[in-house]
Amino acid sequence: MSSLELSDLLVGYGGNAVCPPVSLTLAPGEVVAVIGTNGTGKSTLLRTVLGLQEPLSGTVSAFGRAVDERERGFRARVASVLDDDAFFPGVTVREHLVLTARGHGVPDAGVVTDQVLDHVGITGHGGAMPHTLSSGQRRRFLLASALVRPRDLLVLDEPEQRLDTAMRARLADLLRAEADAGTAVLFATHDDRLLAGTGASALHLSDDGAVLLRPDDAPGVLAGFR
Ligand SMILES: Nc1ncnc2c1ncn2[C@@H]1O[C@H](COP(=O)(O)OP(=O)(O)OP(=O)(O)O)[C@@H](O)[C@H]1O
Repeated sequence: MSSLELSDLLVGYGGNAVCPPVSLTLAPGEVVAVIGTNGTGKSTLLRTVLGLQEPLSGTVSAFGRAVDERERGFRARVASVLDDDAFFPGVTVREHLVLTARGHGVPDAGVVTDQVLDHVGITGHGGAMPHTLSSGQRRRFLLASALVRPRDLLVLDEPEQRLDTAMRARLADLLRAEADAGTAVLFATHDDRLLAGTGASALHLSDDGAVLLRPDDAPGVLAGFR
C-alpha cells in the first residue's frame, strides 16, 4: 500500500486554485521534494496533504484512507513541521518533546528525546524556554518535535529555513535516514543542496503543470530559480 496518494488534487483558496492539479504516489521510504518559485502553492499543497485545508477537488489519502488530522490513526503515523510554532508557557524545550513523545505513546520518551536533541544539535538547550531560543535553534526544536513522534510519513515545509550550513547538511542525512527506516518523506524546499543531499525526486510546480523530476534532474532545475 502507498504511504500517500494524491489524485488530481487541486488546492487553493476561496474556490481559486493556486497551482495545477497534482497526482503523486509516495511509497514507503520514498523522498519527494516539492519545488517551485515563491507563491507556486507548495505550502498550500502540504497543508492540504495534512488535512489542514480542504481540497478544491481531487483526493488525498494516506495509508489508504482519506486524510483527517482529527483521526488518531492518522496522527499516529504522520508527523509534520510547517512554518508555525506555538509553545506552552513555563515548559522547557526538553519537557515539550517528552510530552509530545509520551502523548504519542512512545516508550522511553525521555531516552528518545535526548537522542533527538542530540541529532538536531540542541542538547545544551533542553532546559531552555522555547521563546529564548534563536530562530535557527527554534527551527531545530520544531524539527525535533516531529522526530520524537512515531511516523510512517514525514511532511516538512522548507525545513532548511534559518538553519546554518552544517545543520542543513545534517538535515539531509536525517532525511535520508528517515527514508532508510521506511518513512515516506514529502518536503518543500528552495535548497538545491538539500535536494541533492537527500537524493529526492522533485515535484516541480509551475503554471505549466506539476511535473515529477528524477533525482539527477531536480537540483539543476531548482538551482535555475536563483
Ligand atoms: N490564507 C490564504 N488565503 C488566500 N490566499 C493565500 C493564502 N495563503 C497563501 N495564499 C496565496 O496562495 C498562493 C500560494 O501560496 P503558498 O504559500 O502555497 O506558496 P509557496 O509556493 O509555498 O510560496 P513560498 O515559496 O514563498 O513559500 C500565493 O499566491 C499566496 O498569496
